[in-house]
Amino acid sequence: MAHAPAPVLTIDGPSGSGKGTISRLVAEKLGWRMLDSGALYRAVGYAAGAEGIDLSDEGAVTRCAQHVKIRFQASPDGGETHVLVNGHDATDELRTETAGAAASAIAVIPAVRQALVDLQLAFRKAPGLVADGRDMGTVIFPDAAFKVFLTASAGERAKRRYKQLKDKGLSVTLVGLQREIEARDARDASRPVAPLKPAEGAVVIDTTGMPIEVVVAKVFAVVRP
Ligand SMILES: Nc1ncnc2c1ncn2[C@@H]1O[C@H](COP(=O)(O)OP(=O)(O)OP(=O)(O)O)[C@@H](O)[C@H]1O
Ligand SMILES: Nc1ccn([C@H]2C[C@H](O)[C@@H](COP(=O)(O)O)O2)c(=O)n1
Repeated sequence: MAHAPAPVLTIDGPSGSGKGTISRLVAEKLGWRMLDSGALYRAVGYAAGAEGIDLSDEGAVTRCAQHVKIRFQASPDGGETHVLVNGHDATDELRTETAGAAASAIAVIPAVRQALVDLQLAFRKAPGLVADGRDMGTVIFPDAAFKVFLTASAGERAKRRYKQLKDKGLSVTLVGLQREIEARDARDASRPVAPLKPAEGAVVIDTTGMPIEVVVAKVFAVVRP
């Protein structure tokens, strides 16, 4: 007898809306796996840069996406998941705004997106999957039973990112971060293929001024009302 596919909760939204944070906490509560699809695009951008590829060279970036080896490694102490790119632990490099901008730039290339599809689908396993990204509910898991779109004002998202990066000891400015976030959102939302937008039927949650635990409760309630 054929098994029903594992249930999926998709969480899409712009940069800094809290997708990663909320996905991790909700996945823990549900006991489900998690897919950070942005890390895949960041890994491709990073690998291409490391190979000296010009990010506007669509053919070369696509070949890189088709061959790059990306591995997620859970931390033994339950901390941050590490991302290995072609065997190199690139976790820290991938979290930078530069890596985010590179990911956004190569993510407009349809063949790059295609190269990452099977990798993402393979994360769908019992007992369930929480998938975070830009096109989880619209393109990768259109049949997901549960769909959420997280958002927040650009000002609030810039403040969150500023605090996050300052806590890591990085030198950033609030104005610069807000400019970068707005530029990335504009590119992600305006590309012709798999643009950032709420999936049909997604529960849209504006998290501006909303504490993390309240967002977690709202998203959890989408799956377990
Ligand atoms: N509701 C919230 N209130 C305050 N801070 C939040 C909230 N949600 C997330 N944060 C903080 O904002 C920062 C960015 O969150 P997170 O990385 O989860 O966003 P994201 O949408 O996954 O971003 P990206 O798409 O760029 O990876 C983190 O430091 C996180 O702790
Ligand atoms: N499903 C996805 C996930 C990510 N991207 C692109 C666009 C983002 O700006 C960039 C980095 O993502 P983040 O790690 O900030 O979530 O990667 C995409 O096109 N589709």
